[in-house]
Amino acid sequence: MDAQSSLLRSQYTICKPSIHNSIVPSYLSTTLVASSRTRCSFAFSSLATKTKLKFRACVKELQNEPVTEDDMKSKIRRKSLAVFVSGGGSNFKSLHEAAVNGFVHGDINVLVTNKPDCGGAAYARDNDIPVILFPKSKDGSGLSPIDLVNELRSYNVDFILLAGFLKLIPAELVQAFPRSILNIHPSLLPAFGGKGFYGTKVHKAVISSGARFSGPTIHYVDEEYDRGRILAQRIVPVLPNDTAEELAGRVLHEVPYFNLQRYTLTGCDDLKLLAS
Ligand SMILES: Nc1nc2c(c(=O)[nH]1)N[C@@H](CN(C=O)c1ccc(C(=O)N[C@@H](CCC(=O)O)C(=O)O)cc1)CN2
Ligand SMILES: NCC(=O)N[C@@H]1O[C@H](COP(=O)([O-])[O-])[C@@H](O)[C@H]1O
Repeated sequence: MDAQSSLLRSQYTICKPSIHNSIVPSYLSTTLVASSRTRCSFAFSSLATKTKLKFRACVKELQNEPVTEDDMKSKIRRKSLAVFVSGGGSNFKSLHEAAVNGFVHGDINVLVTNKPDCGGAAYARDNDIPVILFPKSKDGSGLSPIDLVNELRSYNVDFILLAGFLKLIPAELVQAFPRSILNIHPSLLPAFGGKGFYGTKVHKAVISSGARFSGPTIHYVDEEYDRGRILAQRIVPVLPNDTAEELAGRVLHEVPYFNLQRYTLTGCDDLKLLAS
């Protein structure tokens, strides 16, 4: 299933664990507006042009219609995105397809990895996306945190997505890109998160715990592993006799439904992402 059809099919995304599912009609509810800090912010403020455009974009996006360039005109600049990977880049590839298909209002302008020979880096090179090595490796190659910040600034990066990146993001980067770094974690945080919880280790822990449900979490990145504010989660069943690989595939399948448009277009609760 290509990114476009999978993004169109998304029906229910539970943004920020709360009683308000983001089912389309509810987006108008005053209660949702009250708790909409991490959704398309319906700031009925005096910023008429941006709010009108944003509201129109949110309505179309929440109705699972592609938000076309026409909708956004020149008022909303396409975001410059950086993606961080350490492995095959499964999430990175689906994000790249979504960006190419116009379902993410941005362009992936640079890939960062600690494994220059990984599948994600190979995909980036095949698609003419520059690859940066971080952090510094034993042989001295790779960038320091400050050099990485400067390099990302040279690409005018607005938004960073961690897609299977397995190293701690340093405080210098978190402070340089406030509320602009997102991570996709393959469990329902705060459960099964933190140091040591990555890749299939997460799914093995979920299965051995006897949990009946799991699913991906998208959250802001702060200085600690998996402790940043949760923006959205998707729920999948854990089936009897599930292997870690089967559960991983079911969880990964939900990731394209996150409508990343919402985070790259309407900027959650931060107008700066809408800066023209
Ligand atoms: N400052 C932050 N950095 C990172 C976060 C974060 O939330 N804040 N998320 C991780 C991604 N992640 C889970 O989603 C995660 C990745 C890796 C680990 C981990 O324990 N790593 C091992 C090293 C593994 C290796 O080198 O192969 C470790 O640190 O010992 C936990 C969670 C990305 N960065
Ligand atoms: N804690 C972070 C973590 O475990 N992330 C997980 O790594 C996988 C990406 O791997 P890939 O890039 O090799 O496809 C994804 O399933 C993602 O949820």
